Amino acid sequence: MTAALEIDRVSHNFGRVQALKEVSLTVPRGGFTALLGVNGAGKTTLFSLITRLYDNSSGSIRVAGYDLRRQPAQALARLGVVFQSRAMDADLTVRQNLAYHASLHGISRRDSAARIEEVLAQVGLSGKSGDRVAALSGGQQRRAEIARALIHSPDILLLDEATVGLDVKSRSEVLDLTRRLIAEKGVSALWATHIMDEIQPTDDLVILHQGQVLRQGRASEITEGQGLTQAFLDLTGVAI
Ligand SMILES: Nc1ncnc2c1ncn2[C@@H]1O[C@H](COP(=O)(O)OP(=O)(O)OP(=O)(O)O)[C@@H](O)[C@H]1O
Repeated sequence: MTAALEIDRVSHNFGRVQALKEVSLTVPRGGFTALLGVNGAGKTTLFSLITRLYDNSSGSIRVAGYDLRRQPAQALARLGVVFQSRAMDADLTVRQNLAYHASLHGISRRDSAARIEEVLAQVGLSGKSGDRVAALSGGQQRRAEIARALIHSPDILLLDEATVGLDVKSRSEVLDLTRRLIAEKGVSALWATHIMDEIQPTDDLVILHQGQVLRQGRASEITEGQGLTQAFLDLTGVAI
């Protein structure tokens, strides 16, 4: 079976700044892969390439087996994205936002009402569809964003620092929700973060530093029993 996401030797420059250097990583089907890196490591640049905000001129990116450069429509249709910044219109209701995104994905009006209820139930927001996004708490807004990302039944979710700005309880709710979606719905996730507490020993872990993948593997194998903070310091020379 093809992986949910395969990135092979992808580089990206901003003028003289080499933001990504021959990055390769794989997100297996039905897996949670944590992409750990400090600010400036290249996480957002990588997500911008996967979502085609930027063109990748070197290396290749495959989503659910579809080559992003040669089969962009098929590849992007398999991808759900939760951006670091808010992607919903705060003045519209949750339902209006989701209906808009459903129509962007070609879901008919007839099907979209039922699909909206379904994804809202999956993220624990049943009964909130008529609320304005601005009236939701920060954690509820993030869960509504996950519902938005799920609307077209993607194979893989990309989440870029999805818990930034949330309190501890809301953070763990968003993380638990993502893990539950993987277990129950078979979706995969690439979870970009700089917060070590969000990573479990059984997770697949990619350490990105200064635009390079230093390690990918099971978190417990990378840490070798010494704790993630120490392992990260040993690999990067940086304390987080
Ligand atoms: N539009 C841009 N123009 C120039 N340099 C950029 C641009 N975007 C990012 N960079 C640089 O590329 C490198 C990677 O940045 P990137 O935003 O991808 O890192 P990040 O891991 O997502 O960090 P953060 O969590 O702070 O967003 C950094 O050196 C950054 O300064």
